[in-house]
Amino acid sequence: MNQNEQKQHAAQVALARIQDHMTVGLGTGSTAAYFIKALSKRVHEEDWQLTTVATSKESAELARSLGLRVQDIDDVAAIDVTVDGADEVDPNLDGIKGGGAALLFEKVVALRSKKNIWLVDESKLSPRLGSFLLPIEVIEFGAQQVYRTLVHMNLHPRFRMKNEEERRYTDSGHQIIDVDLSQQNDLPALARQLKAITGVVEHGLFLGICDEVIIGSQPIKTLTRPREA
Ligand SMILES: O=C[C@H](O)[C@H](O)[C@H](O)COP(=O)(O)O
Repeated sequence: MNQNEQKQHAAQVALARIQDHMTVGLGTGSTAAYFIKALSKRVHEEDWQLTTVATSKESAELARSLGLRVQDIDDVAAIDVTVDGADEVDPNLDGIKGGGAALLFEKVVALRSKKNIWLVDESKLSPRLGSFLLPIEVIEFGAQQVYRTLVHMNLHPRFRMKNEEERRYTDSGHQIIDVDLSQQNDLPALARQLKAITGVVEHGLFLGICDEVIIGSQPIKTLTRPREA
C-alpha cells in the first residue's frame, strides 16, 4: 500500500470509533481530509445526527461542502473524539504536528477532546521525534526577536515561507518558525521553554495528548496509550 492508500485505510478504520450524536473534532491535512470524506458518507448513509468542530478553515470548508454540520468550538458542550493526522509519532504516542500550519487550532481542539485519534501511514512512525522540523507559531510583532532567541537555543530556526518572498501565515494571522530538534534530548523541558517565550503562541509538540494511533498499513496496526491508574 502506498502512503495515500494507508491514509485512506486508516480513515476508514477510524469510522468504527464514531457513533451517532457524537461531537467530532476534525483535524487538518491530507489524512484528516480522507477521514472527513469518509465520515460525511457514513453520516448521510446512516442519517446520523452528528456535530463537528473543525481545526482549520480548510477542514471547515471541506466538511461543510460535504454536508456536515460544523459548529464553532465555543458553541459545543464537549468534544467526544477528535480524529487528526500527524507529521511524526513516536512509540509513546507523542508527536509533532503543524506541517500544514494548523497546530494552534489543532491543539486547542485536541486539549478539549475526550479522546484523540491520529491517523498515519507507516512513514510517520519514528523511534525518536526530530526527523520532522518542529513548527512554532509566533505573532508577527517581534517575530525576528523570537527567531534570534531560537538561534541562541541552538534550534536552527527558519521562517516558513509561502513562496520565495512571502512568509507563510496561519489561519490566525501568525507566522511559523520551524526548528530542528535533532540536538534536543528533553522534549518536555523544551516544550515548557518554548511556551515561556513571549511572542510564541504555540508549538507543534503534542506530548501526552494522543490516545490512539491508527497506522493504515495492511494489516492495520494501532497503538494505544495505557490508561493512567
Ligand atoms: O498542520 C497540519 C496538521 O498538523 C496535519 O495534521 C499534519 O501536518 C499531517 O498532515 P498530512 O495528513 O497531510 O500528512
